[in-house]
Amino acid sequence: MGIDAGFDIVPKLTKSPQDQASWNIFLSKLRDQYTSDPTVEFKENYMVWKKGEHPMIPYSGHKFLRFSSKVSGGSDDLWEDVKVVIGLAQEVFGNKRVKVWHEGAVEDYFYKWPEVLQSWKSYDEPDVEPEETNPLFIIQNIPNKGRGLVAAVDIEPGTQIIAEKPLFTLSGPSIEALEGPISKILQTLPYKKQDQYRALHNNHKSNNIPPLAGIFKTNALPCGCDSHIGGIYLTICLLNHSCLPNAHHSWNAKSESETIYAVLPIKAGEEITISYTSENQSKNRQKKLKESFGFDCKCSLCTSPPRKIKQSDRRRTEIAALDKSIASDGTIFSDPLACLKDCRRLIKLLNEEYGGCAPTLEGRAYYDAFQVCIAHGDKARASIMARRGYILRRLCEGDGSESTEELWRLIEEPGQHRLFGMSMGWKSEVNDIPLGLDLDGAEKWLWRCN
Ligand SMILES: C[S@@+](CC[C@H](N)C(=O)[O-])C[C@H]1O[C@@H](n2cnc3c(N)ncnc32)[C@H](O)[C@@H]1O
Repeated sequence: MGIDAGFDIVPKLTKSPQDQASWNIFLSKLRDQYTSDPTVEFKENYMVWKKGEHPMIPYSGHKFLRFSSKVSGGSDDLWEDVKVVIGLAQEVFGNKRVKVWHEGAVEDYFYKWPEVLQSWKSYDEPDVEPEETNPLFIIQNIPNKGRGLVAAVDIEPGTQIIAEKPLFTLSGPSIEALEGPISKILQTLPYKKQDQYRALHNNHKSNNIPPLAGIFKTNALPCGCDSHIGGIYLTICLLNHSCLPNAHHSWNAKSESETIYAVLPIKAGEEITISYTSENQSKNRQKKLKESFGFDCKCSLCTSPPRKIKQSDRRRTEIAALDKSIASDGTIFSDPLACLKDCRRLIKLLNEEYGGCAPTLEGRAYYDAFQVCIAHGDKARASIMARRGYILRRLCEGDGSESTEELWRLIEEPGQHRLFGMSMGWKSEVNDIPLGLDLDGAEKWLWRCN
């Protein structure tokens, strides 16, 4: 006999980068606390207290439901340990999510015992995703670039080349501070994955950055545009850079994976590339790539004749200026026709510069044009602009991304946008589209060029 006590985490942790990152911080605090405690053993997949009822903490947070033990009836000292673990869990997950319970008190546990016992059983099973081979590419050495991905077949624009879950995700106050947490995370992974992580490129060997953190800095991709959490991918991190990339990478929050889509036709045997930087001037780009990734870019743009590089720089300067100015200074209301003209010019420049491979920038220009139209009540043109933006987004992110879903909604119901009705000077309904226009006439109507 005796009294059980412990805590449940509610809701259950998922495999999301946020939950994984928090769980890794919790594990790291536990390691700091118990590394030199002989009563706590670090097994392959979980840590276990060798007293009381041998409570365990798994290295995979999504398996966890409960930490508990008998805390009276012979094992009183374990209550102290349970309290320490509860305190650390509360520091990371907060008091609300960490449901503390004690059979001697009113507060009861949350999960039913059969599901808890099932979860404890699963701690022993290693958390390994099955290895997959992808028929679209092979990994091979690329002259002067290290490893890279090369198309194994012809790939059409809009094809999803890979969707990969992170090996782990992490964030921290500084890159140096990540060395310890990464080392602890690696200890929780199978040896093969640890080796694969250590074999990723480290561009910071000669700096003062410790080795594991250097690898992280060289390879981590943000889990979302504005996210401070970086994710490591054993395949996607092998993609090399081009200033004229043929593929696009983005984080898909729903599937919690990083996706790569082809944005240009890629021939079998051709290298698949993404862009590492948004710098537009060739000199700044080169400088950024050298400083952050330690290489002199030798992509098709950087190795073209100076005249072509100058022309590209001029175009990219104008693209950046238009992208920044459109709809940012009130002209959307004071001079909407000028705004539409700028959007059209921006789209033309993007097509010239990238040959149809800048879907995110072009999609943004169509979204700006959408906003100009809907701010003046013109649902017909707004719907078409949203449709064009949607097609571009879908090309580089697929159907399931947040932005494609949002654009899809706006095609059907442009009036749902927050800017709708600020003015009704261009009022129209979605179906108010003139019939019988040729292509040129339809474009002129769309951009109000008459
Ligand atoms: C994220 S890793 C890409 C995979 C890497 N090639 C490897 O073997 O692990 C980034 C590193 O790849 C190399 N790299 C990527 N793009 C390159 C390019 N366009 N030219 C030369 N080296 C490149 C650089 O060494 C860079 O620091």
